[in-house]
Amino acid sequence: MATTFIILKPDAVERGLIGEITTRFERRGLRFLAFELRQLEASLVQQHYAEHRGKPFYDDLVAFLTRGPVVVGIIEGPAQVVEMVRTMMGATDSAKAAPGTIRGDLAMLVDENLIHGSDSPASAEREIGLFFPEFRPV
Ligand SMILES: Nc1ncnc2c1ncn2[C@@H]1O[C@H](COP(=O)(O)OP(=O)(O)OP(=O)(O)O)[C@@H](O)[C@H]1O
Repeated sequence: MATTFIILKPDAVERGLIGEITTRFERRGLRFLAFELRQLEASLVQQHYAEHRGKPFYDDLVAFLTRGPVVVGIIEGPAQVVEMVRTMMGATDSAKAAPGTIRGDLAMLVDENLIHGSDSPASAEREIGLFFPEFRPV
């Protein structure tokens, strides 16, 4: 078994899509090991998105992620769980995301794209450590 990390971004919470999105993962057979509604500090979001510092959308991205509560979660699944969750999310630019994916069915913008999911096992480990420093696999 392996784990990955997700954020349901403020647009998902504002639009009442927490249930819709989490149900998709649970129906697929994936399991939440952690799940928490949280107001993020800008400093934590900046650390999380450090790779994008300096890009034109960076400040807007940090403002967006802190404009209201998000859900942070840890998902457990088979060895490929990181890739499974990314596939279920769809393309970053929701307008290009395939139907059947979360973004392809529920969003249409690149910035308000509902969900973050770790892009590799190494990112998942880093992000779980950042958002859930106390977490130990059960
Ligand atoms: N060109 C852009 N304009 C506005 N926002 C963007 C743009 N590119 C990326 N973003 C925002 O930055 C986030 C991180 O970009 P990244 O390339 O890591 O995409 P991602 O891995 O699909 O998304 P995330 O990291 O949120 O899971 C995107 O989810 C999106 O919200």
